Amino acid sequence: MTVPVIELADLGLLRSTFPNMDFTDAERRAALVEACSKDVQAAPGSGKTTLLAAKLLLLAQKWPHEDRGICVLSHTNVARDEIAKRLSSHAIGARLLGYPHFVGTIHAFVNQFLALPLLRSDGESVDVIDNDIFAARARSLLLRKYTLNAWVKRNLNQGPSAIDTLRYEGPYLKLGWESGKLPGEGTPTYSQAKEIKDELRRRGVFRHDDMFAFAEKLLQRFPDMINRLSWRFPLVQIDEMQDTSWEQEYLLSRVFNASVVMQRYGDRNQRILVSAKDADKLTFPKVHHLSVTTTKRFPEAIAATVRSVQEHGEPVAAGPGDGAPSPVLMLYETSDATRVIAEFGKRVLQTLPDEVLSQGAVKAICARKQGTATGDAGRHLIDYWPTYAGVGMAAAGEECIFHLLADHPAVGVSQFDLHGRVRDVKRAVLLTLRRVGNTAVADVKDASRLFHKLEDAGVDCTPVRSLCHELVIGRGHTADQTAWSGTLDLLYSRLNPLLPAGMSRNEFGSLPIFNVPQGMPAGALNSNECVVSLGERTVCVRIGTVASVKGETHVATLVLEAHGGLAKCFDLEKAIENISYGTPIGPKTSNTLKGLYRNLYVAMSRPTHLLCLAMNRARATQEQVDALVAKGWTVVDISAV
Ligand SMILES: Nc1ncnc2c1ncn2[C@@H]1O[C@H](COP(=O)(O)OP(=O)(O)OP(=O)(O)O)[C@@H](O)[C@H]1O
Repeated sequence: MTVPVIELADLGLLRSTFPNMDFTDAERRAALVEACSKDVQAAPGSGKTTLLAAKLLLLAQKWPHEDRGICVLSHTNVARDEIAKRLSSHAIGARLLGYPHFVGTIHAFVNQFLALPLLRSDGESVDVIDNDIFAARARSLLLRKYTLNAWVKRNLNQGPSAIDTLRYEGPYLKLGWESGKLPGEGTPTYSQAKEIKDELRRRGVFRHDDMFAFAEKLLQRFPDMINRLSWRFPLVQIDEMQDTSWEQEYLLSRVFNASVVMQRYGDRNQRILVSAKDADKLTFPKVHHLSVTTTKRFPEAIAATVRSVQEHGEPVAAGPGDGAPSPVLMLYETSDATRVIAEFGKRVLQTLPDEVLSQGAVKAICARKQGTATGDAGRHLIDYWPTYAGVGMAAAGEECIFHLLADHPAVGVSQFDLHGRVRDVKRAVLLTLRRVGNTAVADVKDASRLFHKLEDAGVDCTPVRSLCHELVIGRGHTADQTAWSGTLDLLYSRLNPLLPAGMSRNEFGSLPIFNVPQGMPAGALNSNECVVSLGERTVCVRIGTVASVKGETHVATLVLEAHGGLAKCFDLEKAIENISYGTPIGPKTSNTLKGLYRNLYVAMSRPTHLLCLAMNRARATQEQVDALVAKGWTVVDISAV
């Protein structure tokens, strides 16, 4: 027996390990006992990660091998941490968190087992693997590539994104790009783009995609890797499968041979992070997949709305919660768009008691952060919240210490990746020391080797360690000008022995690496919140994009209308027709419009209690409004309030 078989009798263990969870329905049981390669298509809020963690626990109890393990892959660190948290709460489950098992993201797997071993054995070093940093540095190099730069200027609608997304493809590391377009191979323009890519490779700056190409190269050089990895991991479980790109899927299908049992969990209706390129090749979910159709998150009033923007598969079935408030449509005049979020906060306070509010976050979300669409307000988040701040970078693509040290948006909201926080803080310290020319770290690319290198150079690391500790566990380092200045004081004092002799606090603080990124004033992260009071009560509405709340559960969610650039229309303006009259998404709907529907599907399936939509009054007809009221919706015109 290579992979243990789970019997129905084994499921009893789950009652004690997951006391508040229910796995008694036929759909979840079928997924738990499935022993062959199989896909599980599951509704939003159905508890995919919980189901996977429960299955892993059952498998761990019967796992017979000491040197062969289960490979658990997710798409995001948040999902990985969630799985790890569930497993670590049980002694048997915790065994899966170490050798011979692997629990991590697909990227981490590819890096650890394929790409980085190849790069290291070829004597190449990796400084950073980050798409944004790559893009900024590529743009900065572009300025000195005159032919290419001139071409980009002439073809602005095709150029920059191709430069930003330059990547290696396939085992021969052919130059490609994720989006946009560049002239063909052999042209001077193409050659200069290749020079940028190769220069950044020399500096150790890569995109995540590149690691897949290096992985391909390894497989080509050592084809036996496939048998070795397939022997090491006879069972592969993949979470969040809908976010896996074709490149990733293709690589995984080649890394593991037919002897491996591969089970994949996801919801194809929530595919919003994957680029459209090669989307038609994706295979999830394969025929004869299992389904989990019941959500555990929201009641029928919300489920009906979610179903009306559902593209594929069996309709989402409602979960618990009778007597939930009816969904709300908020209409606004163009001039009142900036009042919408605060009005939503008031409605939340009027509708939900404190007992409910204490159970989770209240969020206002929009599919688009910003954009160039013309037309009446309601096009993107900035229309509703002009001070909305995204993440930033210093000039010339230099990584930005401000950004690395800013509070993670999940702090105080949901679980977040402490490992990632430690990595960011160490990186901030490494970049600072590099910027001031400290020779001990001149050739350190990977911040995890920071202390090691400093100790090798005879440095007493105690103050640096305590600095990192304070930065990791502290909060609000970038909250406002005073806090940011205090953070620079702390860096200056603790790193002082490692700074050039005589460097003043002023000189230190003026280094470009400490610049506050454009469009991100100190305090920016706090500006993504709208605090609303009504009488004695207060609620904090957190503001973000739909992509940023994927996987989250909220108490109340406001879905803000947005303009879909490529679809050339407003998302709610289209969907309101389906929601009011219950008409399904038409078979002739374009792929770009389907993308807008998927974003709405993710957005509308977040709340447990209150779902609210907001749209410009000019884009909803009276008939649609009447149909919603007839269905029991509450329609409020905030401009009349
Ligand atoms: N088996 C279960 N029994 C009872 N409650 C559950 C179960 N599984 C999950 N839940 C609860 O249902 C809610 C939704 O779960 P979760 O966020 O894990 O769903 P999901 O499938 O990951 O959703 P999404 O696809 O929307 O990200 C959570 O509050 C969770 O605690």
